[in-house]
Amino acid sequence: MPADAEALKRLVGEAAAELVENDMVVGLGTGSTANCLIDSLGERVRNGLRFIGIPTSKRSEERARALGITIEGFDRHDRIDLCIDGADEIARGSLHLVKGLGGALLREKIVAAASDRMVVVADESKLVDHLGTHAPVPVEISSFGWESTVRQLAQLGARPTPRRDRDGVLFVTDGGNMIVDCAFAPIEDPPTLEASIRAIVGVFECGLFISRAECALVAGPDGVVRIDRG
Ligand SMILES: O=C[C@H](O)[C@H](O)[C@H](O)COP(=O)(O)O
Repeated sequence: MPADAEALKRLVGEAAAELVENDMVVGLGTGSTANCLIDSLGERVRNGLRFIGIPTSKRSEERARALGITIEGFDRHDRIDLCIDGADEIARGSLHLVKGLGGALLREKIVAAASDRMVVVADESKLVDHLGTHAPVPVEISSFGWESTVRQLAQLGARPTPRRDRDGVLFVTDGGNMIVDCAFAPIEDPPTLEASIRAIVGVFECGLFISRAECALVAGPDGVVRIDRG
């Protein structure tokens, strides 16, 4: 079995692509693992699969379109049958997630919320006992008044860092907003923290995904394991 990270992502992308059936409406995630899923779906489309993709970012949309996947939007669809997306951390048991290191968390959460089922795909390095162990919680905020919003995030106990590119320019999301990466000590109560972050005026969404994933497909040296929410 492949052990390097890229091979594991391809493996889990292939496994997740098998969940898609003809005529489904499918939320397409963002990130390197979701890219492997999209590539595998492109292969299946070449072999005759028909489905509609609703992407969670401009880059996933471009990748999917280039592979011949049909892309539509919420103007055509009220509900999504299945959303498949990556994660930065997956809590064992609860399957609460941290997402958004790729900057797509707001669109990802909108798509997840509109989906009947969410399946998260990852390699085993993303499994943790407590969220916040390795990854900060990305928070998408308004660029107007961002300094005030950042101060309020710090009052929740975070060490907030506005995300910038290599040249020091503030990162801009697909929706034209900012991201603040909020490092917390391991998070004891993710649902309460999510509610507290979302209550701050100026915050659009945070990268904590609470009880949204029905199951995780996790790739390791022994293959892909399905973990259901406990
Ligand atoms: O904004 C990005 C997304 O939440 C990604 O799904 C997440 O960062 C995982 O990305 P990757 O599969 O590249 O580790």
